[in-house]
Amino acid sequence: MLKVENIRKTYGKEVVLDGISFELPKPEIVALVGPNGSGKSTLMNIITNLTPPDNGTVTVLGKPNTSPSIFKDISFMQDNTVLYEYLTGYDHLQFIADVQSLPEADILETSEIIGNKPYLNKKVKNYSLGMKQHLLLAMAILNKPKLLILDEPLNGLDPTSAIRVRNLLLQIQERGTAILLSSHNLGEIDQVTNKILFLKDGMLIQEKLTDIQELNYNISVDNTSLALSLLKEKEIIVSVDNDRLGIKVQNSHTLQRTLEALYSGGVLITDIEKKRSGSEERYRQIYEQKVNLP
Ligand SMILES: Nc1ncnc2c1ncn2[C@@H]1O[C@H](COP(=O)(O)OP(=O)(O)OP(=O)(O)O)[C@@H](O)[C@H]1O
Repeated sequence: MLKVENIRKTYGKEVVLDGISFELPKPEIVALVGPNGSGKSTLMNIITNLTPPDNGTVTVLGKPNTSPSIFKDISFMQDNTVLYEYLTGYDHLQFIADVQSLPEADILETSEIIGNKPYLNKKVKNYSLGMKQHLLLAMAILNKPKLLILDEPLNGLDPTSAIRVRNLLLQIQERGTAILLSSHNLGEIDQVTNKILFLKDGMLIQEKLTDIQELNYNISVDNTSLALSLLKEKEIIVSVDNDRLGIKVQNSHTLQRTLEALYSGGVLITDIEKKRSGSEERYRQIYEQKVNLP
């Protein structure tokens, strides 16, 4: 659905992207992650043919990304600077519907899904950050694209809206759309995908975090040896680190069984700590380097 080959981009002497290659072979969600200024937006702009690369090619649905015929199959949600302050949300959607010959019914259906119908006739200058995000997302999915590129889709959304958007992305993907999204919210990323492209020094580190759905807990107890024998009896796999029990659980049922076994065996639980999610842990390994101060 998307093939990016050997993309290089420089701004003056700055090498922003240095030979980026990756593929989205099927409808799936892939996250693009990296610190501020690492080149995420630049790469998305190149994929969607808004910025020319110095080198390399992008193929969308088997055709070069410069081909006019892919126009209806690809959408790009950019940041809110692309919105016109003095137009309404409806005006923005109607413009896209007109250009792509989409029926008006699609505007209403999309707004229903996104939940921005109540303020569709307000001018964008009166929108909150979250309202602008909703409009941008509605604009991006209006044409039911096969490839959806989203730059920070969850930025500025309250928790309820973020959950709604997350579920929406999963539904869109299930219906056959490949999604490439950038986000700084690693917790949110973990909820929608375990495939992550980390951008570092202009290059990609591609990861499929297999244990992403797995939660790790550290449990502190008053009697470690008793706890270990109780859990062994129940065949619950557990490790010990600094007198704390470390357990990996695939679902809340394992955690409940663990706590029940400890409680009914008379072990006092003094602390439960949920450890970091997979992508957050990996992010720290990749980007956080020790700084030696003089
Ligand atoms: N038009 C431009 N002219 C000059 N430099 C640019 C241009 N666009 C981007 N850059 C530079 O390219 C680098 C990557 O910027 P980019 O916006 O792609 O990063 P980003 O990962 O999307 O950052 P953020 O997470 O802050 O949105 C930055 O150093 C930026 O200054």
